[in-house]
Amino acid sequence: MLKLTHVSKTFHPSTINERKALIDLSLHLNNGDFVTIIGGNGAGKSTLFNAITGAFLLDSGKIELDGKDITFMRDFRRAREIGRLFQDPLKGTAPNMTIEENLAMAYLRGIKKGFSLGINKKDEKFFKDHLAELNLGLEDRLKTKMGLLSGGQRQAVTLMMATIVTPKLLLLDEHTAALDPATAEKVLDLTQKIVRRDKITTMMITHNMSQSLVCGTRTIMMDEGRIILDVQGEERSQMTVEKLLALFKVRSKKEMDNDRMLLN
Ligand SMILES: Nc1ncnc2c1ncn2[C@@H]1O[C@H](COP(=O)(O)OP(=O)(O)OP(=O)(O)O)[C@@H](O)[C@H]1O
Repeated sequence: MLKLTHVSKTFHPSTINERKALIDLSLHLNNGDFVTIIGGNGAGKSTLFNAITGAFLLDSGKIELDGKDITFMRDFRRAREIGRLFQDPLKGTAPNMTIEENLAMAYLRGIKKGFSLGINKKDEKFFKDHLAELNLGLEDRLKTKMGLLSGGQRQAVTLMMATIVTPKLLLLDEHTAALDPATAEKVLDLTQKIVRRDKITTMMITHNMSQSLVCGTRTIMMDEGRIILDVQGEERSQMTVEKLLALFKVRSKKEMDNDRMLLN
């Protein structure tokens, strides 16, 4: 489904600011995999997502999605098949547009030809039904501007936007980290429900180590641009946070330096 082969990226090469963000990284995801990603500060987790979405071109390596080589595909074309959520609920939606306009934009993303934002009664019902699933009372607020929603409501709508046309791949970049604990749990539950229902291949960066073992089907640990641990199945079900920390220490030859991860 998603295949990264020997992917490397160095920022500001041959300067004092040189930073090897991804080093010869290979990763193969099967259809329906739900991978959680953890790692130290600056390990390359977000850069990995940026490489997949095409924010920059690789120095070397290859990225394939569903059998298609997307290594040189422009980012806006990849966005038709890859959904992404960020930590910041303000990202990814248009605050001055209404909920239904935002949903319409996301829905029409899947349609390749030019489109208008004309929303008819049938669309309205479709959006209402989807919003009702969120259980946040938003189905009666289709004409409300996105900017007026709380962070949690907004993140839930963003999740809906990213999945209203089922993406081939869903990338979640600490998408619940900026929410209060109760709202974060609600958004995470919703995420898992949608991912399971639509069988979406998903990658989720989290700073919560126990969450990384409880959610999803596979856990990857990154350090300094490399994957240093990749567990699933029986091995993963036997894994604990203490074991994860110990493995980090052995494989990276240092203590975990991600404060948010340790505090959690
Ligand atoms: N556009 C860029 N230009 C220069 N350096 C960058 C750029 N993007 C990332 N980096 C650097 O690449 C390294 C990896 O960064 P990245 O954001 O991927 O880490 P991360 O694992 O997501 O970290 P964190 O958990 O702290 O957010 C860091 O040293 C970062 O400073």
